[in-house]
This record gives sequence, C-alpha cells and structure tokens, in this order.
Amino acid sequence: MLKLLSYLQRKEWTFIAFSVMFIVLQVWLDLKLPDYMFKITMLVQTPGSETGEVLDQGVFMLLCAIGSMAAAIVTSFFAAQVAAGFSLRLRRLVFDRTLSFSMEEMNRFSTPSLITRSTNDITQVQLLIATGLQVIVKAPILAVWAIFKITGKSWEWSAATGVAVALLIAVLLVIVLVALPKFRIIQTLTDNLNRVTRENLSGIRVVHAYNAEGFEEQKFEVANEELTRTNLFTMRTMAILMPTIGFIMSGISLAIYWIGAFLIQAASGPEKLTIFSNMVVFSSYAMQVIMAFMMLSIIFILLPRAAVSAKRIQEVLATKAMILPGNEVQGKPGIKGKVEFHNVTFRYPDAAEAILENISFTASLGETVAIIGSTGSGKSTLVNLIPRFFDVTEGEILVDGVDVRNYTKEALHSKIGFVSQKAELFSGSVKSNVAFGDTSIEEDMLKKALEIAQAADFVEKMEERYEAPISQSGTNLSGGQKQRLSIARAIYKQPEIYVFDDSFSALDYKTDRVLRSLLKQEISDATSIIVAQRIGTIKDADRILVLDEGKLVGTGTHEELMETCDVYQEIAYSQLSKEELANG
Ligand SMILES: Nc1ncnc2c1ncn2[C@@H]1O[C@H](COP(=O)(O)OP(=O)(O)OP(=O)(O)O)[C@@H](O)[C@H]1O
Repeated sequence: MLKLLSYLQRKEWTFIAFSVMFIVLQVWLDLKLPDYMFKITMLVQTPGSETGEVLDQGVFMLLCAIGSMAAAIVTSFFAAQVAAGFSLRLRRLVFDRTLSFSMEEMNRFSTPSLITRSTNDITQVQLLIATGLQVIVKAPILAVWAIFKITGKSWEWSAATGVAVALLIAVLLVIVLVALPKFRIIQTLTDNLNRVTRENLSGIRVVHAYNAEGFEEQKFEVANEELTRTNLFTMRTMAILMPTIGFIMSGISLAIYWIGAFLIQAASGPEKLTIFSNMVVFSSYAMQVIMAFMMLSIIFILLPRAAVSAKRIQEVLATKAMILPGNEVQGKPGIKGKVEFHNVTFRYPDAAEAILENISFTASLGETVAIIGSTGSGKSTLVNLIPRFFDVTEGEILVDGVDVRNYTKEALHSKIGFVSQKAELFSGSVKSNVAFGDTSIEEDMLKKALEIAQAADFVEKMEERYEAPISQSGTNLSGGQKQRLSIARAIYKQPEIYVFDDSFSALDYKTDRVLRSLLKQEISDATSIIVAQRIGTIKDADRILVLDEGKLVGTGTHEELMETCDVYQEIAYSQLSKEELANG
C-alpha cells in the first residue's frame, strides 16, 4: 500500500495536507462542544443565571456544529479529488504496463486477473482513499485529543474508559485477524469468476451448439458460490463489529453515570454540582474516544481489502517486461527485408524441453519463404520470435543485419507486417481495423490493401463500406472475411517483411490462389514468410522449410523437397494426388 502511495502527485499531497488541516479544525470544533455543555450545566444549576447566557452558549454550540459540518464537506471534496485522480492515474499506469508485457508476463498474470486488477482492485483503493482519508487522519487525532481532555478529571472514569477502549481494541483485533486472510481469497475468487464468465461469453456459440449451458452454468455456480460464501463470511464477521461497538458505547455511558452517582453521593454540598457537570462533559468526551475507535473500525473494514488490492496492483506495476527493447532504430546500411535465423533454439518459459532446436535459415528481400510441418511442430513459435513476442533461448535472429533484441520496439515492429493465426479484429469500423493505429488514413492505400487482400468485394457490399461497423473480435464477419481484413491490415502498413502465420487457412482455394498471386505482384519488394498447412499455398515459394518436432528437416523448393525430404513427401501425398503433384 505504501509503495503505491509513491504514485501520488504533488498536487494530491497538497490536497491531502488541506484535508488534514480541515480535519484538525473539525476535531477542534467537535471537542469544543462538551466545553459549552459544561458551561450550560453550570449556568442551569447556578442560581441567578440568565436564560440569555444559556442561549449564548447554545448559539456557540450551533456555530461549532455548523463549522464542523462545513469542514467535513471540504475534507470530503479534497478526498474525492485525490481518490478519483489517483485511481485515474493507476488505471493508466496499469494499462501502460500491461501493454509493455510480453506473452510471458501475460500468461503469468492471466487476462482475467489483469482485468480485475485494473478495475475492481483499483476501485477498492479509491474507496479507501475517498472514505478512509478522513477517518484515518481524524480517528487518531480525535482519540488522542479527547483522551487528553479527560485525563485528570477522575481516575475512576478514566479507568472505565480505558477498560472500554481495551475491549474495543481486542474485538477489532480478533475480527481483523479472522477476516484478513479471506480478503486475498476474495480477490483471487473474483479473478476466477471473471475468468469463467469471460470464457463462457466468448465461447457462447460453442456452448449453445453443444448444449453445454448446464455444464457452464455449473462451473459459474461453483465460482459464484465460492465467492459469495467467502464474502458472506467476511461480512458476517464484520457485522459483529458495529453492534459490539454500540454495546460498548452504551456500557461506558452507563458506567460513567453509575460511577458518577457514587462520587456525587460521597461529595459534600457545592462539590456535588461540579462533579455532576464534569460527569456530563466526561461522558461526552468518552463518547468521542469511542467514536474515534469506531471510525478506526471502518478503516479495519476497508483497509485489509484495499491493502490486498494495492499489493496486486503493485505486483503489475513492479513487473518489468522480460523483453526489453534495444536502441537501434535502423538496420545495417544497404540491407532491407532480410531475416536471418542463426542456430536458434527456443524453450517456452518454465518448459523443460526446447520447442525449436538449432534453426538456421535466411529470407532475403523479395523472397517468399514458406514453413510447413505437422501440427505442433513449432511453426507459429518460430515466426513469433521475429517480432519478439518471445526471445530466443539460444542463437540469434537478425532483421536487416541487426539482432532483433537490439532494435527499439517501434523500429522492429515498423519493419514487420504480422498476420496472426487467429484473425484479431477490434470493435470499430473496417477502416479503423485496416488502417490500425493510423490517424491520417489514406483512402487510396486502404482501397488497394482491401483489393489485394480480396476483401474489397464484401466490404463494398456492406452498406457503410469502409465505415461499416466491426463488432468486438469481428463476430459479425465470417472466418474468411476476418482473415482477409487482417491481411489487408498488414498490406496497408507496407512493411519490409510480411509474416503470415497460417493466415490463408480460412480462405477457399480460389481466393487463396488469387490473393497469393496478387501479393506476389504487389509486394514483390518485400519479403514474405508464410506458415501454412496446405501444400497448395506454399508450392510456389522460393524456399520451403520443413519442420518436424522443432527441427529443420528439409530446405528447398517444392521440387527439390519432393526428391529429398521424406516428411515433405508425406505431407504432399496426404494432400494432393500424384497426378496433381506431377502436373504442378
Ligand atoms: N505459450 C506457450 N507456452 C508453452 N507451450 C506452448 C505455448 N504455445 C505453444 N506451445 C507449445 O509449442 C509447441 C509448438 O506450438 P506451435 O503453435 O508453434 O505449433 P504449430 O506448428 O504452429 O502448430 P499448428 O500448425 O497446429 O498451429 C506445441 O507443442 C505447443 O504445445
């Protein structure tokens, strides 16, 4: 929690300082009230006092109450400003940090947990600051000041108040110790509920198609019930607090008056009056002491949960991305569109075995290099290493003669047009998806990119054409349409190097062929690295790499590999007839 406070800005610290000043004023005004009460009781019991004198004291009391209220309102205003501004910044920081994460950090935290951390967890901290700032500062000041005011009045009353405070602290401690461990569990269970809900909603079509509503509902119920049970436990534990405090408050009033009765009885004539007035004032101060502890109990309700949340937010902010950018902004002079793998071995974090072993190849400007291999042979993993979604374990990858690890993130990514295996679209329009991240959209480029990617036909047919809405993840498009828009996005970017990770799989054979021949014409000044399952897609590539269980088992053209590589032959014969292969 304290670490998180380092993200507060100077302006917010100034607001906090103002809040503290107003809180001190508020406490001072609150504690003035019993003094006036003392005067009123003395006046009432002193023969010859005027009603006007009593009323004057009453007016002072009223002014104190109004002043205290005004101070409380100003404090709340500052606290709300600090809380809202702070959580705005925290959300921004968490989001920025998340954007810098590589796949490794994303997998470590998990997406649902990152969502909970940037929403629910930050709200907990905001709530603590908004409501807690007043209480955290006010309670100790009030307690100390009120105790100071009552000391020396009567040891019997002080002892009774001491016993009440000790009892209160004991109750608070027990409750916090019981509830605290549950707060961490609550946040983890919220992550879990988030995960189940998210998975269910994003896979809703599969859930319907497989009549798995009951199954999913059960999963949801388990997560929901677990969270509810834990929440109920902490709430019930906390619920004991307020009645206990109420009971202690009534008890201390009773004790003060009871002790007072004995003291008055034992006192002589005029002293009786002073003791009576002192008793009224003392009980009022004692109430303030208990009130201060009651406020502290609000902190005990808010703080543990907010502390857990703060720790979870801090975990994200303190996590440094494993993949750090370098300083190079350009490749070696005279080299363009060149990708070189030198003895690359790769192991996923925490995995025992290497997924890729000793891979070496070069793709030069204008070349099309294809990668084929059975499912799970490491094709996607290999191309994911080029834009540094992961870093190589051994060996090196050079782009334009410079190790990818030495480039700045922007420099490396501006060279690469990456089309992932799963077409990723964002809610927005056709235009915002194709010209992704580009604010000065060039219509001509957009049109051309859509035409090359074989997406122009269906986009033109849409009522709003380039402005046609795309829903989240492109759910209002077919699989093939989504792939075509993702391809158009890469073409619009005009990179030096295209990486297509099985990006033609949802296209029909004809579209696949037309798209590839257009690509060859239009992007002949760029390098293409194509991962594919279909021999037809890669047959014409300048070079084909055959992967088998993470090892490069063949390199060459289609014809060469048909002569030399068993694995390639096997794939080819399983997809095409001997005649098709013979006739090209
Ligand atoms: N994030 C990850 N963490 C750990 N292991 C992974 C991860 N992603 C993939 N793998 C493993 O790496 C291996 C290679 O996966 P990869 O996706 O590269 O294969 P592929 O050849 O592209 O397969 P496909 O043709 O089915 O897409 C698989 O065994 C897979 O289980």
